[in-house]
Amino acid sequence: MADKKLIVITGATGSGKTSIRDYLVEKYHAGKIITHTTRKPRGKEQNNVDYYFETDESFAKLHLLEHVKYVTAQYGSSMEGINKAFENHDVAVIVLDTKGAITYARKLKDQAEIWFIKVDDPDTLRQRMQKRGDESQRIEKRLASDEFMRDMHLPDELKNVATVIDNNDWQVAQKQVDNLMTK
Ligand SMILES: Nc1ncnc2c1ncn2[C@@H]1O[C@H](COP(=O)(O)OP(=O)(O)OP(=O)(O)O)[C@@H](O)[C@H]1O
Ligand SMILES: Nc1nc2c(ncn2[C@@H]2O[C@H](COP(=O)(O)O)[C@@H](O)[C@H]2O)c(=O)[nH]1
Repeated sequence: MADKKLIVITGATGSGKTSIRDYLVEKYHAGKIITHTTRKPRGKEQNNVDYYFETDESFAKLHLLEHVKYVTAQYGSSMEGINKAFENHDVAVIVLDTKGAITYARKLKDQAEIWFIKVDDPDTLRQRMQKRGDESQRIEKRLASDEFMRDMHLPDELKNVATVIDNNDWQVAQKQVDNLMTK
């Protein structure tokens, strides 16, 4: 992995982590790291494309680099997933909650470049999740969760490590991403 770059995208639910990940994949041909979850697919999400969708039983058998409980479901990522993305790419990208990002910063040190996606207003996030088609009960449960409160702010452990990307406005965020990718 020495000559490779791993970008870890973190931040609150609805902040645009997946959108920025997809932009990196489309424009910069980054390798997408697929993670595992026990939650049900949302909208048009597909198994093996958006996530590896697991049962509690299959999740328990995985060999994971890190795993978390986020509100009602489990999520986890593996070294195999990272290596698979690096097979054909020099840059790979993973989307994690802030707890996972802290684990990556600790375990992978300078090998992981952490980007924290910032959106200031919870109501903006609510509207984005509504537009995405999330069920309203699920949105409210997420917005009331400890995980949501935690992920709204850059954690102390990442303060000297992460690059903050302002995604209150897509054009502004896109420009910052372009600058980071061409520096
Ligand atoms: N700057 C933006 N302005 C308006 N809408 C945006 C912006 N960025 C992303 N979106 C939209 O907001 C919704 C949530 O974005 P996205 O799914 O990328 O967030 P996320 O951080 O990955 O969320 P989650 O953690 O819940 O999976 C999507 O419908 C996306 O198209
Ligand atoms: N620590 C980890 N966090 C992960 C992983 N895969 C996704 N996530 C994060 O979970 C929440 C909820 O995701 P959603 O798709 O249900 O909206 C979000 O913050 C993701 O970034 C993982 O493997 N490890």
